Amino acid sequence: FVSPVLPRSRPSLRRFAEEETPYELVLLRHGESTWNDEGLFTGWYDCPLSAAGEAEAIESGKLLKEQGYIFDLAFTSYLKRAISTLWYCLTELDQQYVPTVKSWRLNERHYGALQGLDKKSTVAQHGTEQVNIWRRSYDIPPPPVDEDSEHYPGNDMRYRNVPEDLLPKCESLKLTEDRVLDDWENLIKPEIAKGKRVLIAAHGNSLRALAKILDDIPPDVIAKLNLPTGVPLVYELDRTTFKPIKHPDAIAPLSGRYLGDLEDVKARIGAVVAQTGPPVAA
Ligand SMILES: O=C(O)[C@@H](CO)OP(=O)(O)O
Repeated sequence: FVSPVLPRSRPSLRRFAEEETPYELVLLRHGESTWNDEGLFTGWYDCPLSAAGEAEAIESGKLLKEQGYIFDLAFTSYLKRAISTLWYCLTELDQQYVPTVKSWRLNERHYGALQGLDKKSTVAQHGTEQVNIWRRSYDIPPPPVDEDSEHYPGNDMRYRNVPEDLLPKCESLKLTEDRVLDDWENLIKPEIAKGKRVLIAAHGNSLRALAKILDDIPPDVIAKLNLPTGVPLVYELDRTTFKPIKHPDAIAPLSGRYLGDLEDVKARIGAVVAQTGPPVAA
């Protein structure tokens, strides 16, 4: 029997052994979901990954593996597209053992009465400007969902232990940020401060909210930020202030860098924007 030897030559292990080096945090938006593929407003609806999304999730694990990433702790939401993405990614990394915390506060932004509607038909009915306000304005929520709707989290037993006054009927990015901030301050940051290497697999808007918190992005700028599906976004954080250290390859307004081919990343960002309109260059 040969006991497993830690690959001490891996750069990420070396970096973390040195006290003065920044903390590293990896954010991962889930791969394409079936509702992303069908162009439907999703929010808290629990659709699975599409076949393309599964491939993106596996690819994210490959990219992290190539660069020697090792994680001590992972966080994800209560929604299977993020949970499965994390699983595919950790499987590819051969790190399925990594303890994982699931939190409803990392869920996608609740899209209220828009959940399940076709994005392009909604544009045809309400106009691009109104739909852009619902999609990307900072503090204007979409219309609320009725309490008798299947989309009301109070009717979903997975949230039975969450106090009902915390369950949303719709959320702006600002409301999403409030709950993500709660997890960031109380669950995630304290673990990073202990030296744990953390991976967070979550959603387009919950991760936009986290990027806003980390990079202190103003409301008018965050409105233009779209995150690609299934691409690891690596942040380096100052050990004392937790402020991100801008990477030379970062795409503004983010300080973190995407792993992988930047042209492909930009194409995926463009695809997110194009969900409610003609194709747009990122
Ligand atoms: O439908 C959704 O829940 C989100 C993420 O897929 O879409 P959007 O990019 O429109 O905020």
